[in-house]
Amino acid sequence: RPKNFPPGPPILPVVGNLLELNLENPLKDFERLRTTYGDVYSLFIGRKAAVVINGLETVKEAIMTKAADFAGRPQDLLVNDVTQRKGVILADYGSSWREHRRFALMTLRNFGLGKKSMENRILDEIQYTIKTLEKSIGSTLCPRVMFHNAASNIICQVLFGARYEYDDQRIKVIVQCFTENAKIANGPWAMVYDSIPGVRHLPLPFGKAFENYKTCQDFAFRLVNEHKKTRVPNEPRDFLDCYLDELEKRGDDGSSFSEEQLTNYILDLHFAGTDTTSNTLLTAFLYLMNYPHVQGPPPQDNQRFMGHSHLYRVGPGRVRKPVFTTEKHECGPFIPLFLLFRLQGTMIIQNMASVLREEGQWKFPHEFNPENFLNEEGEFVKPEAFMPFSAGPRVCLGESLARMELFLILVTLLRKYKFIWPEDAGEPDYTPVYGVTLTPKAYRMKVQPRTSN
Ligand code: HEM
Repeated sequence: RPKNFPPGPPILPVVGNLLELNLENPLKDFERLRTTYGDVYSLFIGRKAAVVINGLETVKEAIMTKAADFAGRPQDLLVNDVTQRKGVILADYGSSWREHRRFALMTLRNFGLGKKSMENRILDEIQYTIKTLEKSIGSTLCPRVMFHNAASNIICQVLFGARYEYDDQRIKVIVQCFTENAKIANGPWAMVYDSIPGVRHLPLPFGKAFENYKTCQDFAFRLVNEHKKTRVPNEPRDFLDCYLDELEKRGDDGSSFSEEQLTNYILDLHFAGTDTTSNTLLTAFLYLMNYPHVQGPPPQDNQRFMGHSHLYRVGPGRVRKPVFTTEKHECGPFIPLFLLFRLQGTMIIQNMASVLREEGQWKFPHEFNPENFLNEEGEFVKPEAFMPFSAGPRVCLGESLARMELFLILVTLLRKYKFIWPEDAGEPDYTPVYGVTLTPKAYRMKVQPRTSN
């Protein structure tokens, strides 16, 4: 451990501190080490030095106060090789990342983010979710494919103007590749790949990540080629057309825009818009079924849902559609936990779990309890430590889309149905499966129409 380096456990030759960590899910170990070494400590992943930062104050200082120093991404990990260092999620802090991020934000805005058209698109997709739920009435349903495909369809429509039936084999394969890679990228074999360069060319399980990515790339290639054939320049139908217009406009100006970037970029956005929102919904329903009082009674006209009007506003007219508004509410009861890697010479592991469950920041840091978001008067307050989308220059680029989706899907479904934990399902297991995104273990749900609707 170099001089002036943060403290940490004794380092062993070759393995460094790997024996300190459960490689299947190191979150508990990060928490344990925090109690011994404080909010900032160092670890050696093999020979590689990493600094783990914990707690709201430290994380804020890094990603907001010292944003420019902490907005990079490591470039020597399995995920970089898999994605060929293209796209935006893993791009280092620099001009390519900046140009592509700006372009995505502008284009998403032009395609109706925060506007009515996006809201209607989401509400249309929810009708397919409702159809699937209706079919399950009287039996039980595993909601994973339904939520993954709903989230995938919403972002697919923005990206390349397509939606797929929930049993469509093409999209099933792509979503499966996304979910598998989200686990491999942070899994034990990725640690081996990252810390022992000598093994990178051996046929070991991390090879699956490359295979999966290739499958997704072929899918994206086909979409790009189809769009190139059918597009009308300067009359974009979707994100992909916008990028092709931009590419033409830029010509050979030496910018970072290229067709190769485009393929990987739409995969980045497709992945980022699918596994995240869907796992959040799966987590929300797992808890809601097991805390049925939080689902609330059937809402009547003018009645406050769950007693808290900020959770949704009822639209005017006879058909009471939930209306997304940014005025007062924030989506409430979900706690996705992320582990993020950044770089500043040394790899920085920003432990978001330590913020989202930090003692002293929450009324009930370890409980699923909407009271966490209410003040003494029962009014909504957003705790400062509620940062599931992170903060600073790398803050989630799809935050407003995600919040709109979560809000509309949760509210529409909760108003229409009661979700019940099946009697024969045993005790719920809340321990998530670890990865780039955390996924609840597979479960089944029972759906019952609410009588007043
Ligand atoms: C519940 C849903 C979601 C959650 C919890 C979530 C959370 C996050 C987090 C924590 C980051 C990393 C921020 C950082 O590095 O500090 C991130 C990045 C990102 N998210 Fe999301 N996200 C969600 C949905 C979406 C959606 C729907 C999109 C679709 C456009 C999206 C696109 C992205 C992109 C492109 C990045 C990389 C941004 C960059 O590196 O500059 N996310 N998200």
